[in-house]
Formats: sequence, C-alpha cells, structure tokens
Amino acid sequence: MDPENDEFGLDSDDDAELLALADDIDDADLIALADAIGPHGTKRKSAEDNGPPPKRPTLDFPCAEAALTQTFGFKDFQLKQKQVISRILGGDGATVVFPTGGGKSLCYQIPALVFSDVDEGSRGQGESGITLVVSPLIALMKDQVDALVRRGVKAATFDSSKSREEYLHTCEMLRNGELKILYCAPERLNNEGFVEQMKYVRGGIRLLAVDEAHCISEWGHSFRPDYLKIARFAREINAERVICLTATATPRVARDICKAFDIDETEGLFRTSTYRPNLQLLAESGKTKQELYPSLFNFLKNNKGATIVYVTLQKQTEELAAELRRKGFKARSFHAGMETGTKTQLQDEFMREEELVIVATIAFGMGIDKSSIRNVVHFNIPSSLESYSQEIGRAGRDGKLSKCVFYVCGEDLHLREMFARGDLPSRESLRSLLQDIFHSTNVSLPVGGEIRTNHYDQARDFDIRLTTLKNTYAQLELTHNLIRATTPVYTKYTYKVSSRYDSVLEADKSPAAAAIKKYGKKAKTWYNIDVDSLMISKLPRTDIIRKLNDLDEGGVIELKTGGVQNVYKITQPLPRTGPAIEKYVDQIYELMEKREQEALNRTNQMLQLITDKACFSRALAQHFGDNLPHGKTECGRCTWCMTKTAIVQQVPPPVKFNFPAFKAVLEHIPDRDDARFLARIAFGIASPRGTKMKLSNHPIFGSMADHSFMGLLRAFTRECTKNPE
Ligand SMILES: Nc1ncnc2c1ncn2[C@@H]1O[C@H](COP(=O)(O)OP(=O)(O)OP(=O)(O)O)[C@@H](O)[C@H]1O
Repeated sequence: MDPENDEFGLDSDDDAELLALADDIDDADLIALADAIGPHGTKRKSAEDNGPPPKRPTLDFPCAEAALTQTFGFKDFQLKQKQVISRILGGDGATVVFPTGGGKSLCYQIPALVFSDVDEGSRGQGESGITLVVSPLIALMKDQVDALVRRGVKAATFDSSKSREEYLHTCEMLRNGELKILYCAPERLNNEGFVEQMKYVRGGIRLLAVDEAHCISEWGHSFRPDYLKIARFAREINAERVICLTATATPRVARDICKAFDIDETEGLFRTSTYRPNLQLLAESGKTKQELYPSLFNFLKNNKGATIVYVTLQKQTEELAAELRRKGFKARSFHAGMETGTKTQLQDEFMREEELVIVATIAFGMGIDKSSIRNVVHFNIPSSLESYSQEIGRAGRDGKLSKCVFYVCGEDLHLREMFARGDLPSRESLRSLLQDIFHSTNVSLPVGGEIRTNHYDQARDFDIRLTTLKNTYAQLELTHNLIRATTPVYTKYTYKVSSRYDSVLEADKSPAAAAIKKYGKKAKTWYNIDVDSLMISKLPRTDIIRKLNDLDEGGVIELKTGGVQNVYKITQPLPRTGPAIEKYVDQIYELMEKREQEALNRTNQMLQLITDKACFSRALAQHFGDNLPHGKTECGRCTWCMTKTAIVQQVPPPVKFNFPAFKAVLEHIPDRDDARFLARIAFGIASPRGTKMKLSNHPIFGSMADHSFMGLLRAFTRECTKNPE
C-alpha cells in the first residue's frame, strides 16, 4: 500500500475524511445555492433575496459591503455570508456549514479587514488585533494568503516552509499591529512559544477561525484529537469570538462544534443546502477493473472537458494515467508523493486546460478553484458518502451540467477494508500502551503531577498507529477524565546569537533575560539552554520561553526547538492494579472496535447509494438530513432515475484457503503474541511493527489479500492460542 502523505504525514484515509458535505435544507437555500454557483462574473443573487428572514435582524455594516466590492471585487454577498459577517462584527461567534465553494472564507476575511472600521477610533492606531485562522492544510493556507496579499491585504502564515526572513517579517507586522490575518495549522497550537505569542498579540485575537471544524467532533467521519485542543486554545488566548467553518456537518456534528466553542445553536448556526441540481450522478458495476476500462474510455470520449478521475493508491494514478495516454487521452497522474514543483505545475496546467484528465488520489482537488470541471470519476470506492459528496462537489461550479460516474467492482472492497481495519490495534497492544502510561512511576505521582511521553516512540513500541494512539489519549482525557493534555514541551532550545546579543541582554533588566544570560551555554556556534532546570530555579518556564521568542522575533537570536514531549497533567488518581487497568482496556477497545465497524459501514453506505432501488441524488441528500427541493422524489438524471434498474455489485467468489501462504507467514514470523498482527501482514495492512520488521516489501505481505480478513484473524488466533508442543 502506498501511503498518501500530506504535509502532516496523514495517510490518504485521513485526508479523504477531511472534507465532505452538509445538511438541513430549505427551498430558499436551494434557489440561493443554484444561483450562487452560476457562471463566475454573472450576477449572483444573495440568499436574503429569497431566503427566510434571518434569525435576527442583520445589522448593517457598510464597511463590510465596501470590503466585498473594493477588496474582493464582488457585487453581492452569497448564501448567508451577510448574516454571518454581521453576527461576527456584532461580537458573537458562528458555525458556518456551506458547501464546498460556497464562500466560507469571506465570512472571516471580511471581518478581519473591517474590525478597525467597526472600532471607530475606540482603539488606538495599530490596536485592532488580528484574525487567526486554524486550517489543516499548508498548501491551502498558502493559496489563500497569496490571493489576499495580491489584493493588498496584510496576511501571512506561520508554517515550517517559511524562511527566517519571512518569519521575522511576519513577527514585525504583528508587533506593529499591521497584520490582519494570520494562518496556522492545528499542530502549531502544540508550540508553547506560539501560544504565548498569541496571548500577547497586539490588539488581541479579535476572531479565531476554525476551518474544517467537523474534525472536532468524535462523531464526525474525520475526528482529529488535535482539533479538541483548539477550543481550549481559544480560551487561553482570549479570542474575542470564534467562527467555525465546515462543508460537512450532520446535526450531531454541528451540535458538537457549537458546544465546544460556546456558540449559540439557534442564533449562531448558519447552514445551506448541499444539493447540486446540475450534477448528474451515474454508476456502473463490473467484475474487475480491467472489465471497466472500456466503459471509462467511452465515457471520457463522449464527455469532453476537464476531468478528475479519483483512485485510492498512488501507484494506481500512474498506471491508469499511462493507460489513458495509450488510448490517446491527454492524461496526467497526481498524488501527494510527487515533488511540490511538479504538483504545482500540474495544478496550473489543470486550471488552464479544458481537456485535461487528471488521475489522482484525494490529494488533488482541495483548493482547486476551477469552475468548469465537467466530470468527476470515482474509479475506486470513496471512503464515505461525505468524501464522495465533497469530491463530486468539485464538478460544475459554473452551474453547467456535469457528470459524476462511480465505477464499482468487487476487488475495490479489499482496499477499503484494508483502510478500515488498519486503525484497530490488537488488544495486547492497547494493554501494553496503557500499562506504559500507568507505569509505577506515573501512578505514584500526585494529582496535578505531570506525565511526559513521546507519541511517536509509543506508536512504534506498541504497534499502534499514531492517530489511534492520539485517540486513546483523547479518551483518557475526555471520557475518563484521568489526565489532561497540556502544551507539549520542547526539551531542547538552542540558539545562535547576533552581535547585539550581549548588549540587549545587558540592557534588559527582566529576570528572564538575566536567566538566559546566565544559563545560555555556548557550544560551537549554537547556545543551549535547559529551560527545565530554569524551572527548578523557580522562574516560570513560560517567562523564559516568551523572552526567547521575543529575542528571536527581534532578530537578537535565531531560535531552534526540538525534542517534543507530550505532557499530561494527572487529574485523578491513576489505576494502579492489573484489573483496574484492564477495565480501561475493555472500554477503550470496545470503542475502537466500534470505530472500525463505523468505517466499514461507511463503505457499505457508499455502496448502498448506488445499489439501492432509489434516486441517487435523493439518497445522498437524505444521508445529510436533506431532501430534494419542492417535495420531488426523483432527480430524473441519475442512473436509477434513467434506467430504473438497480446496480448490482459483483462480489468476487470466495477463495480456497491458501495453506502454503498461511504457513509462510507463520514461518517468517515466529512470534505468536498477536494474531491480529499476523492477519494484518497476510492481508497487506501496514502497521508500525510490520514496518520495524521490514515486512512491507516481503512476499508474505498481502499474500492472502483475497481472503476475508475475519477468516484470517480466526485462523491466526487458533495458531496463537495453541499450546506449545
Ligand atoms: N459573494 C461572493 N460573490 C462571488 N464570488 C464569491 C463570493 N464569495 C466567495 N466567492 C468566490 O467563491 C469561490 C469559493 O470561495 P471559498 O474558497 O471561500 O469557498 P469555501 O466555502 O471555503 O470552499 P471550500 O470548502 O472548498 O474551502 C472563490 O473563488 C471566492 O472568491
């Protein structure tokens, strides 16, 4: 399996689950949406022309209208942008559920620009504060910032790709009170220095915008424990108000978001429909991919225009693109493993060309703002209805008829099962992890004491995927209230000094400056400072870190951090005995199994959409608690509506148990401690332990991929529970 890594080392499944659609629809929203996705440059009706009266009178902010036209060059607000912006400028928080391309960004960009006008001199020059945007993808942030800067807006990102000069320039703009919008990734909130910096930002954080906010909900399809920290961060930095944005939120997820950020569910939740009348949903089934190739070629021949073909694995993008080129199509492959330059080139080419077919993993599409994508093809099963909606939502943003075809075949199921089952570790692994967390040194600490761990080491040592490991910690924290994550710490602070170093520290009479001067030890070029031992000397650690950051921003030193440790405060006495720990193992494992089942169900729901005897568009809308407009029961366009024949998924026939392959796995891996691990290897699911044992390229890896996973698990469990002879 090719892991599809993005900037944060997330695999394709993670990424696929980042995006999707919304619910709760009313007819007026539908009209507004259909209108809003009209051709670029044509008049777009704003939602309030047709929509229901706003939940409360929309305050008028002429400065917001002025920014819309002058800075962004748009005539009218669309969907519920005006109501949202008015609420934010009025001082309250909001949760915004607009579909992809619905214009969510403007909901925080316009307030960011006009806070200084709304203040009307109540604050001094440069004291209007900033809007901080937490967004999970570096590439998207960069595009947004570039677009803003081109429009003359002072915007920047804090990300690891920035040069030191750029970083210093951003810090200077923050100090001068010039910067309006700052973007960062959620991982940034783990940086103590950053948290401290944001607490003391000039003018304060006027607005915290949380993009892809559905990741905060444990019930969402892409829960990310790091997202839970954003709510706490909002409180710590005293954000004046929060805006949460997502294209996918079931009512339950929306409730979770509002609750986490204290946003009024009645007044502060803004939803619009996701139904796209111009998208034609089609599906076709085949025994094998090979069998479906001619259909795909025909489809592409008869349906010209910019096309995205989604496949699951990186190597599939290359194989299929090559096949399409052989057939005379202008096709390219795209996946996250490619060089950044190549990816940018491909995206630019796709934006320019109207005939290009891009065969891609889900890494392609986020941030692609092309309105004339004519076809979106799924050549493998998408991970969920949410991902499917999100991906097809990229087609036809110009309002013209666009086609979305889903080719399904039995062999895809294995791939999806591989992803779905990859996150569940064995019970033994979970037990070892909890025994490590509740180790005698930790349990003897008093309530309020600190546990320090390293997630990466633990993931490797206990054969648990990082996301699953983080979820386990999140559960100990949120469900069981045993620990509470605090800011992870860097154990290593090193810095290089400028010629001003001595004089600046001499002039600075603060205890922190004195401590840095005293404890900063010069090695060759770099200085080391042990901030933890300074803590022992009774000086608050944060004082030192803040001072180091100040010096860094001022160009007095060049600071580097490293050796991250995850820190948890003990909030209740920890379990000490084997049986007490086992109770947690049971509870957490039960939930993990439920999550695995949910992941498998998501694939089933996806298949049901096309195999049920019902209109695809309606079924999709209903999944999101929606319906078709005007009480319609059929869209009249999808495969079901046109043929009234259900698609039959062709399942591969069961295979005979492959004893030689089974024996080879057992012979190559002599350990009998973990049946699930053996089953994973035979099925072809990567895990930290398998990677450590260099099994991913061994012939036994995936040698029984055509078997049922549960069958393999049973067979290996029998081997592991046999008494040694
Ligand atoms: N009021 C408006 N009038 C016309 N165009 C608009 C308006 N608001 C936003 N747009 C344009 O719509 C496009 C999509 O906007 P934006 O990227 O903010 O959508 P989004 O909801 O954040 O989508 P995604 O879910 O993909 O992030 C952009 O090109 C943007 O400039």
